[in-house]
Amino acid sequence: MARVLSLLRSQTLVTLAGVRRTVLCRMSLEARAREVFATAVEAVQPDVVVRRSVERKDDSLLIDGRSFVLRNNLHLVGFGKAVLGMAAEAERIVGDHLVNGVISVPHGIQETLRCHGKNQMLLKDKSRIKVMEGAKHNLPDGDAQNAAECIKQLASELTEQDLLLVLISGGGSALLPAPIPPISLQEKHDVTRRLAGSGATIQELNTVRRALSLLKGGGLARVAHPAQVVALILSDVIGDPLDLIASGPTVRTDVCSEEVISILQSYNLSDSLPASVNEVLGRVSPRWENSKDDSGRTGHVLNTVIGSNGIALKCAGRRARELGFRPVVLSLGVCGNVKLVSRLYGLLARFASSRDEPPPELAAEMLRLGPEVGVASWDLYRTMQVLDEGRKEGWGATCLLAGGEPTVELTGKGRGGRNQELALRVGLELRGMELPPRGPVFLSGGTDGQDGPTEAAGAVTDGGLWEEARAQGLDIDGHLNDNDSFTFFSNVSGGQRLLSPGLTGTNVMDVHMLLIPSIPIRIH
Ligand SMILES: Nc1ncnc2c1ncn2[C@@H]1O[C@H](COP(=O)(O)OP(=O)(O)OP(=O)(O)O)[C@@H](O)[C@H]1O
Ligand SMILES: O=C(O)[C@H](O)CO
Repeated sequence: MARVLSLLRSQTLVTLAGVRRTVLCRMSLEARAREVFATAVEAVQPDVVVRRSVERKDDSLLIDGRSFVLRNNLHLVGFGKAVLGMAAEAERIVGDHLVNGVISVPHGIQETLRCHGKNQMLLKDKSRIKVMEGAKHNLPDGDAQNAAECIKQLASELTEQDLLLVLISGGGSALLPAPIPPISLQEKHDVTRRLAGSGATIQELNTVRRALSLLKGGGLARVAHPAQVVALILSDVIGDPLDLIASGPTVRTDVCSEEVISILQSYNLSDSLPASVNEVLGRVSPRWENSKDDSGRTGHVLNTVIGSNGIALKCAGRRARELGFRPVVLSLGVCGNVKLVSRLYGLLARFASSRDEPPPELAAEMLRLGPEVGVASWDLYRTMQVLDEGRKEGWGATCLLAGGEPTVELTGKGRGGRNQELALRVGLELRGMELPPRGPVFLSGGTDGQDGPTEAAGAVTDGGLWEEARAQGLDIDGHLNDNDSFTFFSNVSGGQRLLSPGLTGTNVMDVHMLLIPSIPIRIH
């Protein structure tokens, strides 16, 4: 009897495995790419990361190995795309110990989260936290400036009995604008917009932002002194550098005017700066020099990273495996010009899809390009080795994952974002390769759900993009030259290739994914 049962069970398992394989085969590569992306985003939901890192034990909070006493002394501020959900969870954890709070979050986020049924990311009706929406299209505006003022006010009223919980996530720089007088918001915004448009990295951009702002570069921690400050940070910068995420409002950083001027010079902006900016940069004493407080140096400030791109890719890889792929993480630090990045993905797709040993020039070009876009040679060797083994042993499909934040040099006037422009360029690189289901699919998406100032997060492409656009009378080169990737993808095949999850409520940079179908072994 036991043998019969065990036989039946194994037959059922075989049948289930067969059904699963059939279901997976029917699910297109594109659908699976979208599913893996959704999992990456799900893994870094703000409420999840706060729950994971903040423990309440009676009247204490345990964070990063330290304990903080709660006695109705907790105040909360926050700024960033993921902060609403972080605040909702933090309020659930600390309960009545929360005295008051102010958060600065993206315009329309409450409505979007409500529409998507993400109620766990919304504050309760009688919340003690005031929500201020601003920075439409991720650009600092008057609303965000008002929110920054309220946050500054709250922080400035604290005493040494108080505990200030600071929730920080990507997009925080635009949501906490407090230009140093006499710089106006418009002037500061113009400088940063021109820098971003010239292809400056987030490191360069935020070094300049810190120098022109009252609250960035440790300014907020300084205002909150002598209160204890605990910052929970959801990282959206490669390598998770505390001083750069949201321009580091709780991380004491001395401003070096020479460094700022040299960045502005390298993008030919130093000759056209407003007089107010020159005046602030020309001031002799650095911000911290005459300050009596010692915040940030004496344990008054704890900064801790609670979520990152690495965590998102790890969970994405797990989902990819369930969906029938062998996951390989290429790098967490892809950066640099999207033109070069797209070339690298094109080469990787050719390398991975090649039935025979790929020509050595292919590997040589990848190894030359990799370091230029933040991918270490070692990571490329490791990835090529895995892909090679797959070719020789006839392994199944591969899901190549990477994270980071490339840049676009804006020369046109169109609408787009770095993910859509990258996907468009990779689509061109894949031109001539087999179409799915036998050819590769590429996805690029911003985990915040908003790519540049557009409603899309990114796009999905393959080797058929060029032909498809041509057949529909669309001029790819024209759109590319005008940085008009959003218009392009909105028009091609009725926008089907766009990735549009809506604002996701989180933000850990971008996810790139190359799905490579299995290559049958060649029988000699
Ligand atoms: N028309 C366009 N085409 C391509 N890229 C664009 C376009 N307009 C803006 N961008 C790019 O979009 C980026 C800004 O968008 P986005 O808000 O997604 O990124 P971010 O400022 O890095 O914010 P976060 O880190 O919060 O995602 C800049 O890198 C900018 O160069
Ligand atoms: O807000 C910012 O400065 C960017 O999102 C990087 O954190």
